[in-house]
Amino acid sequence: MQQDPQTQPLLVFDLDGTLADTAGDLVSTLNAILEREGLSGIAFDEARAMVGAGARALVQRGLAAHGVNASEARLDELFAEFLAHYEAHIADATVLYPGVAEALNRFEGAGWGFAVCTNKIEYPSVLLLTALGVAERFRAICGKDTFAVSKPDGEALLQTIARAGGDRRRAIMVGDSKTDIDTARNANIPVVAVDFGYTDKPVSTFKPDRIISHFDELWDAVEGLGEVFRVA
Ligand SMILES: O=C(O)COP(=O)(O)O
Ligand SMILES: [Mg+2]
Repeated sequence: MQQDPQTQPLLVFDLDGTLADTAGDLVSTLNAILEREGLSGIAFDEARAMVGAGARALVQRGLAAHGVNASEARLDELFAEFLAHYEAHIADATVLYPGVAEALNRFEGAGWGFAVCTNKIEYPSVLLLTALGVAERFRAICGKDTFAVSKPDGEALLQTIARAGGDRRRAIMVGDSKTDIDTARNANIPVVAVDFGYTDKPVSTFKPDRIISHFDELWDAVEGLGEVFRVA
């Protein structure tokens, strides 16, 4: 039987480093932009840790690694170039993390709904999830430019939950970074962290409610969060 969306529990996922391993395409794009600026590319592991605050911040961090401080206007131009390049290479190397589809199936079967709350811009987020064949599974896909505020502001998460027709008392955030954990805390929403994403410090440092190393651990982690989230 179809559950009332107001009472349907909701999993709200971060995108980069949580649902999808996007670092390859993000870092290739960053390096293409840096090379156009006459700068050398940044090593993958160093650049990967710069992901998390959105593409504009990624460009800014990439330039800063070379000691370059671009003006806001120049940064806007480079950000536009970044998006054009990235959108043309949205899923060259990007894949869903192992177990994502199976986890969505299991939770969906137990009556859960899904949403995405990312600091990626909304358009490339939808483009990517479409390319990966899962866009339709999310009741809302909200990015850095969707609302007036973005993560780590808790309102970004609460507005995502509202847009998905969810209830803040029946929602859980799943993310890979300090930004996601701070966002969930700011919104007073429980948070499960994945430990395979993009963060310069181990996620345990930021004390999420649960940590998982594979999506097949998500069910038990959510069950462990308490009666209100009991999944079956
Ligand atoms: O693209 C980024 O920098 C961050 O994106 P995320 O919020 O999905 O991790
Ligand atoms: Mg992330």
